[in-house]
Amino acid sequence: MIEVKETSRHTMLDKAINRAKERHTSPLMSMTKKIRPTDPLAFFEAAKKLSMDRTFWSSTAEDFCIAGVGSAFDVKAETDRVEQAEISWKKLRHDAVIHNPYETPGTGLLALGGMSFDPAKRQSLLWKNFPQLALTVPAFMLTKQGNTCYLTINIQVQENDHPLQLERKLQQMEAVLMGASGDLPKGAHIEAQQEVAPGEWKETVKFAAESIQQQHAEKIVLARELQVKLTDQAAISAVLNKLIETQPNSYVFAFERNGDCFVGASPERLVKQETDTILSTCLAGTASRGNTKKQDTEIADNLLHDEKNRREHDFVVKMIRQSMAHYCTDITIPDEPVIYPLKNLQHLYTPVTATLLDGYSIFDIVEKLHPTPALGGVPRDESLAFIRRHEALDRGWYGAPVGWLDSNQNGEFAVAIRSGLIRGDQASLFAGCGIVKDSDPETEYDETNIKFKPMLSVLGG
Ligand SMILES: C=C(O[C@H]1C=CC=C(C(=O)O)[C@@H]1O)C(=O)O
Ligand SMILES: [Mg+2]
Repeated sequence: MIEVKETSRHTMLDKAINRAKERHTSPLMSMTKKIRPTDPLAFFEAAKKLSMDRTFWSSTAEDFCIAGVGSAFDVKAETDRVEQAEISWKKLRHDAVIHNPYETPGTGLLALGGMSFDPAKRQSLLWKNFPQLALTVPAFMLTKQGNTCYLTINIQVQENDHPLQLERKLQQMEAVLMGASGDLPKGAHIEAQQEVAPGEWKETVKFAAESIQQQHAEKIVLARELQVKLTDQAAISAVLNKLIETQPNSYVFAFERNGDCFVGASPERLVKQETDTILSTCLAGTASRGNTKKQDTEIADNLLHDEKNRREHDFVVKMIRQSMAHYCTDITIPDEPVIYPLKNLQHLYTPVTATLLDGYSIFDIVEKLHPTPALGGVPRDESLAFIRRHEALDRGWYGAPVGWLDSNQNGEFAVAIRSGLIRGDQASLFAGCGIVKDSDPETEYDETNIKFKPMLSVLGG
């Protein structure tokens, strides 16, 4: 990896082509510049003109957003996926010719993507475009931090490439993306919706609670699917815009692959890395919001003291504490959870801070933490075996880590909940619940109904 101060794109392309010749590889050329304030969603929408898949990540609370267009490189892995992805990412970084004079996390060489919840579960056709793990290095990437915008252009070069030709191609595409008007298309709305086997799901919840009573496990998270038919093709930029507006305490994300798009607004951070500073979150235990301030506070107070929800939550805290100890020191976790309010519901929340030990990476943490008992259960193996056997749906990327990492040891992954897979004018939405020994199927069913709301409402339900 080399860093260059002031330089032109032509020089950088030349360097990359020379490196391709020297090392007999196809390195990435990655170049970042500051640009005028640009609306990431207009940029995202403009990519339609180039017929390229898109990626999107925003952490609204931190006024931070990444919009990616196309793919200069896909880090993909099927078996030993996290380990393989790290090897492939390190090689990519080692060979890359990078020009990024900024320190800002989320600029420069960066990959965004996700992985499936359970690589051992047989993949259904629904998720055919989503590999076990895929991290995309966008061809064009807009990073917005507050009011400052950066454009990163990545291109993979071959030894017989011609810098002038590449330069012209990049210029044309850049002009299309940057010349976008701010208008987003009007979204379609929901024409019909259908819950997938709700009766059977409640039976499975009952069975899970009984298994827990018989001490086969302590907690099992069960999810279900809601299928939606839209009046027209969904406009992903409009969906993202509405998620950002309505879910301010969440990570809003979209990963488009071959036209299918996994979209959501998750409140659950799995891990955030800024060099050696690590943040994680325990989020489990749920209640509705009140209609008045007084009612809302009462519900929050009950949630904080509710034994069943505290149990759901404490499993997560315990597991995250233990897992982090493998790769971190200075692990700080408050003794008691607080309330994390969202538009449609409230959760029990415990933040975690730690320092990453030398020699470890965000890949190690993601690998160790996933799935936390907020999405899998306790013990991990028993709960996963139960889910594999008895849960009717293919979770695909739902419930798994989604996020980004850059080449300067920064990154962030969330747990992909409150989400759905959109395929043209159809969508599959997913929501789950932590089942413990005293879970009641009807109450858990109601909880999943509230968890569908963020996605349903932006789809016009
Ligand atoms: C599995 C989901 O939520 C998890 C995260 C927070 C609270 C949860 C709960 O209270 O059951 C779940 O563990 C989902 O939203 O699909
Ligand atoms: Mg719950």
